[in-house]
Amino acid sequence: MKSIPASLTIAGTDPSGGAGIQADLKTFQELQSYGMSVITSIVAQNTTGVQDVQHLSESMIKQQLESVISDIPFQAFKTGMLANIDIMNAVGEKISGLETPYIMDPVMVAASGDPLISEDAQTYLRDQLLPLTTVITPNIPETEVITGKTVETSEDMQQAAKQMVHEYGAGAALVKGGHMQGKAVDFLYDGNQMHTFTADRIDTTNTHGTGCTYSAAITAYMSQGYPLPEAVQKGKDYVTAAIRHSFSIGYGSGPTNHWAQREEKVK
Ligand SMILES: Nc1ncnc2c1ncn2[C@@H]1O[C@H](COP(=O)(O)OP(=O)(O)OP(=O)(O)O)[C@@H](O)[C@H]1O
Ligand SMILES: Cc1ncc(COP(=O)(O)O)c(N)n1
Repeated sequence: MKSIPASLTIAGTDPSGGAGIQADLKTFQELQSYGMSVITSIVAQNTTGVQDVQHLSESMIKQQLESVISDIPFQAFKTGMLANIDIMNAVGEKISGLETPYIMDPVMVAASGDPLISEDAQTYLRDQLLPLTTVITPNIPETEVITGKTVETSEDMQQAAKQMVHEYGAGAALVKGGHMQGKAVDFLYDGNQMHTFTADRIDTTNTHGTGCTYSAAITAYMSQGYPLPEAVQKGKDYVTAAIRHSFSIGYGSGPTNHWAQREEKVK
């Protein structure tokens, strides 16, 4: 019988299709990893911002996880928006025994600037969930919240990545430079080595969902057995192509193009 690597995302929704669960599933599909999703929050949002949010109950989140885990094996999983301590606790309870790679996108604020998680949950995420991760993928503002330090330079980014591994127990930390100036440079610290991933900065405001798309691509590649640094390099190539071929959809910060690699044939 034919088998296929599978990926699971545990995250919030984006009905406008550029971020959250929708971006994750598009990415899994495009990268040929069978995609599954557990919804934590339903978010009324679009390219201009967040209009409303409704969180699912802990029991419903746990039941969704149980439905997937009891039936279909997956080789990697990611979390995105985990809005509060109760949701984090429910998810943590179900994933803590899993041995598959765990990619955490510590979603805190939408690209529009709207907050997506409560303040007390930020500390809980760092203390309770970070130690479970294979890799955490914060952007600059998220890195500052987690480490409690200002991040202004490449050196700050690398120090923060080390701090997340050595002080807070993350398996590895990928600090993303989308919010810096100049080239789009990300640093991955895996506990031994610092890896650098660099791409030219693309002049566009179509960055809605770049963080979701990048972490989903890393998840899909890890589900196929790529070691972390290779999965990150391939994920970086995927998200860069997706930004380069992005669309002007909506009145705000547009989404990326999840099938861009077909146009660039970078696969
Ligand atoms: N304009 C750009 N040109 C090229 N690469 C970019 C650009 N903006 C972001 N990136 C890259 O996209 C990836 C996502 O990084 P970013 O820091 O934007 O994440 P994020 O903040 O979580 O996403 P978002 O901006 O959607 O919230 C990183 O690899 C980053 O370097
Ligand atoms: C449900 C959900 N999860 C995550 C993000 C962050 O996405 P981005 O920061 O890339 O806009 C988002 N807007 N919505």
